[in-house]
Amino acid sequence: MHAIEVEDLHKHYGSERAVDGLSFSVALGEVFALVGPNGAGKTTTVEILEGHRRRSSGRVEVLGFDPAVGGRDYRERIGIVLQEAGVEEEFSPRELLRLYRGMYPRQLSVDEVIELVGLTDKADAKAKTLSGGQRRRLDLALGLIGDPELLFLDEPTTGFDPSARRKAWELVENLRGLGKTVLLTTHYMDEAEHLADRVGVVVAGRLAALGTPSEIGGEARSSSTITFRLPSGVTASEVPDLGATLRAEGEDWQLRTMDPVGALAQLIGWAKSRTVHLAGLTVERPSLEDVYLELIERAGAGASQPERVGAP
Ligand SMILES: Nc1ncnc2c1ncn2[C@@H]1O[C@H](COP(=O)(O)OP(=O)(O)OP(=O)(O)O)[C@@H](O)[C@H]1O
Repeated sequence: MHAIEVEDLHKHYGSERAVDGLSFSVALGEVFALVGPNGAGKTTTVEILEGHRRRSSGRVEVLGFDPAVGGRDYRERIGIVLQEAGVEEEFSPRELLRLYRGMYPRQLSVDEVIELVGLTDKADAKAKTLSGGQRRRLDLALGLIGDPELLFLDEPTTGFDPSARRKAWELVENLRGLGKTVLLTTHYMDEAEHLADRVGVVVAGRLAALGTPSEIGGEARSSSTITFRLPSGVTASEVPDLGATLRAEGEDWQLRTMDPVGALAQLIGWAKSRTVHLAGLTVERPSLEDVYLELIERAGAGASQPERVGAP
């Protein structure tokens, strides 16, 4: 059984098509990331899955429920961490967790959750005195207290410092270890790459790509970029044919190739024979972020077919 199934989902606000025919599924125990530019329709999609917004059309099933009519039975089985959750400012994390815990039939212990999100030092401080990052951890803690089978995390690490982000990542990995299903949205491609089994790239309410982080981008990600600088007095026309066009990039020269070993062997052989010093020589594969930026540019330019790789 899939944890989440979405088929041809649409959500219109008047003439605006916020979600425009989205289809994807998330397996039980999978960590799935939805990424996409501002306004792409991620939050709308997640809120429909949570049961907080009505869809215009399409089929949605989450843990066997239609979220639109799942009611309390459904809500007890999911955990939700919103972008901006309002909490009672005068209460401490420990008090809030005790309060929320009572609403769920299945529960984790308050101390366990406080420890899990790293809020031990602030467990008894009033919520209004917490920093932005500490608040997000409190939001996470409140999403976890009902021991959900499926957790929705909307931009879980926005505003976190680098070490808090790493801790949040560990937390998501722990959740995966416990067999929980996680659907997260993020603007950080390194986060999607690090955490997600699969990533869906949403652009203008449609899927522009779907697959594992290494599958996304396909061929583009198997290519490498070789960068080097030539000493003064040596021109690019003297460099032998490396199987790809050399492009000037500031003072550097670059080429993109599917055969970096062959191209490097040629380049280095030539440089040695001519005793040419190649300053700043690097070989890089495009990151998920590079591929993502290319994808959204292409999708924005009107490409309509999603790049679909891996399992549906
Ligand atoms: N209640 C609403 N009424 C009208 N339009 C809305 C409403 N909620 C969202 N929209 C519009 O729907 C589109 C999708 O918004 P959504 O919040 O789902 O995007 P997002 O991908 O989550 O963006 P972000 O990354 O900025 O959080 C946007 O153009 C937004 O203006």
